[in-house]
Amino acid sequence: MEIPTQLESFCQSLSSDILEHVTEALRGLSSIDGLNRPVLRFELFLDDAVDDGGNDSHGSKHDVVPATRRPLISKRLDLSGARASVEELPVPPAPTAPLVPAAPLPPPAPSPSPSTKPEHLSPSPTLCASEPPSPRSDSPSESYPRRKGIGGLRPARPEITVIDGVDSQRQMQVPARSFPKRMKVDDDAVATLREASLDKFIVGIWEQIYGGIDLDPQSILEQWQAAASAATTADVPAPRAISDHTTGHNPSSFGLLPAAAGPAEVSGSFNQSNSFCRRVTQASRTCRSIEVVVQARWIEHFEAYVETVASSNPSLSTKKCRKAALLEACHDFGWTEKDMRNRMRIWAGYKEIKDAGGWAALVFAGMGIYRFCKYRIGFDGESTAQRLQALRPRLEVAADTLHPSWRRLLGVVGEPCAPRFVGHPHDWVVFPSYGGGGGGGGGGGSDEPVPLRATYLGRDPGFSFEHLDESVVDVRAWGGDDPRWVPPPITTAGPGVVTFTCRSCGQQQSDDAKLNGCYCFPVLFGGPRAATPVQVFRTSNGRNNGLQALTPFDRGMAVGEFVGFVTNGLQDVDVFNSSTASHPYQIWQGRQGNYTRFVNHSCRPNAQFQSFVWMSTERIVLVSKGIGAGEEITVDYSESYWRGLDKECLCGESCCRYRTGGV
Ligand SMILES: C[S@@+](CC[C@H](N)C(=O)[O-])C[C@H]1O[C@@H](n2cnc3c(N)ncnc32)[C@H](O)[C@@H]1O
Repeated sequence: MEIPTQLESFCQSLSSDILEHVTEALRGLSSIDGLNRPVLRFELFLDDAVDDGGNDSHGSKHDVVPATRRPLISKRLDLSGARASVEELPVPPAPTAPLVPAAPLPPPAPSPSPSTKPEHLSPSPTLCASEPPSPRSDSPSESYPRRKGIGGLRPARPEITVIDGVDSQRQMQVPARSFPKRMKVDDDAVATLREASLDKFIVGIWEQIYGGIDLDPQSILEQWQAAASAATTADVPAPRAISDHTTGHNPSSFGLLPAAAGPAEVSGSFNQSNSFCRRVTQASRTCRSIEVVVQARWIEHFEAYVETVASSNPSLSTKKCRKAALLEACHDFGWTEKDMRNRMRIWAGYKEIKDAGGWAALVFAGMGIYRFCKYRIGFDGESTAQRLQALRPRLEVAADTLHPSWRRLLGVVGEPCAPRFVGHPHDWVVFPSYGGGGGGGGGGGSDEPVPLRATYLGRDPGFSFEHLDESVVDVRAWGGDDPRWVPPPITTAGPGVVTFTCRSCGQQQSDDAKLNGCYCFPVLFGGPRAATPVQVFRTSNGRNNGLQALTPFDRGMAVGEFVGFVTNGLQDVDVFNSSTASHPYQIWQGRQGNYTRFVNHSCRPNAQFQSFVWMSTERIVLVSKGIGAGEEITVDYSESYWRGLDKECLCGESCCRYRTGGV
């Protein structure tokens, strides 16, 4: 049973690929123009070279296909115009057993709420059922009308059957296009020092927050101690103020001693040195955070002191009062006036950033903040302040939920330590300012984030959403099996040895980073995962929520995996249809899932869903087609989703295909 199943699956993907390439090659051929309805016919036969007298595929005997012979695959691709479609030609029934014996479908999940209202009839733009709605009782029929692909040539996947008799399909699926390719790196390109700019600065903050930096104060204090002892050894002045607060950890237990001599020791000392180097690197980043916090606060003390000097010396001009305070500071710091002024200019920048973007902007600004405040390229007062102000609550949501104890660092300057936002990062819906550019913040305004649940309650009082990292398989539908399982390719590794070879790059896949050689989607598979820099935001035009990129996602890069409840038989709710060679299945995100659940449709999308097999399990990956920082992430839900749906597309694109009144 397995071999024909694999063969069929192979034929499907082969035909999709061939059709796509041939179609590309035929584009613009004048001979097509002469045809009323040009089609490309593609058939695949399994043949016996002996029976036909040894003629190869160019031989005359192959020119006439016996009527009785059944093609393994038969497809016809409509080439007329930009609108193209693929139709499955009916394959004549085989005289013997079919190539793919009908796989017994798992029983559909029983409906806990039989009265579930078809959602397309309600005004709600969201998923409303509190439980998976009732499965379809009718089975797919062969006679259903063929689906038309729009906006590109998309060989249909026969496993994803369009079911007739319902008004709306609401089914998303993987388009049969290839992965968006990553941009080629120009090896000869000369690296140039790019200007610091506000956009870059803001992206830098998001990267720090989402980059897995460890801001656990306990370990920070230890790391500070480590950094202090390392810095002292290197004859660099050690940080003073905070080292007084250390836990009393023995500094001699840290250190980067010379590499050990014997192989046994090398391994141990390498691990030790990894740990030490990581801690010091972390510490210097963290120390940097504490440093900028203290320096921003110092500027406030300075300004307050100037005022005190002025009030106690009313005859002195403000300039003179400032000079007096400055000279006093020079004395205490041991710096020249010039040095002091230079530093104060930079520290004043830190304060401006803190005043507008909040402490989170400062703490997570990373190393770029110094250059940004020193050269002030793109740091133009009013508008910078407005953009940072608009970002402030969004930065706090991310910082509080991803680093719940980061505010304890603010204890150094006497600020409150309790987080403002608790829970999962996507438990909060943020409000971008719609007037502005990249980085997620426009000019002015800083609407407070609202709990995710609150944005659905009006339409669905029972709304709840569980955030998942991995999909959950519906045991009622699939028993103990995972329908996404695909048999691993046969390898020569030896009996009993299972290796997983990537179907895209041909490299070995493993969850063990040492063994893994597949880097198709390194942010998702084969290594440690970091939080993805995206936020759920409130759209401005009636689409409820959407997903916004906080940093750029290069073309070909994974944005995330479409994670949800792996089930079957759902109807009238937004659902993702996919299929392995043996099982069609659905992924439903109505009550469980990840951030990909908030991706809206656009007729000019900047991302697309792709099927990818990781260690013998099919995954649906949201792949970037090139997404800029601050852009909404969108996909094309496809024709099958919109067909018959009582909703208008609000993507706002000039090429919008699902809006009756025009854009
Ligand atoms: C997978 S959800 C996307 C997130 C959704 N906006 C929300 O707030 O939960 C799909 C739903 O979003 C809405 N939607 C997505 N794209 C849309 C578009 N281009 N026009 C109108 N509604 C859209 C529809 O209500 C659809 O049922």
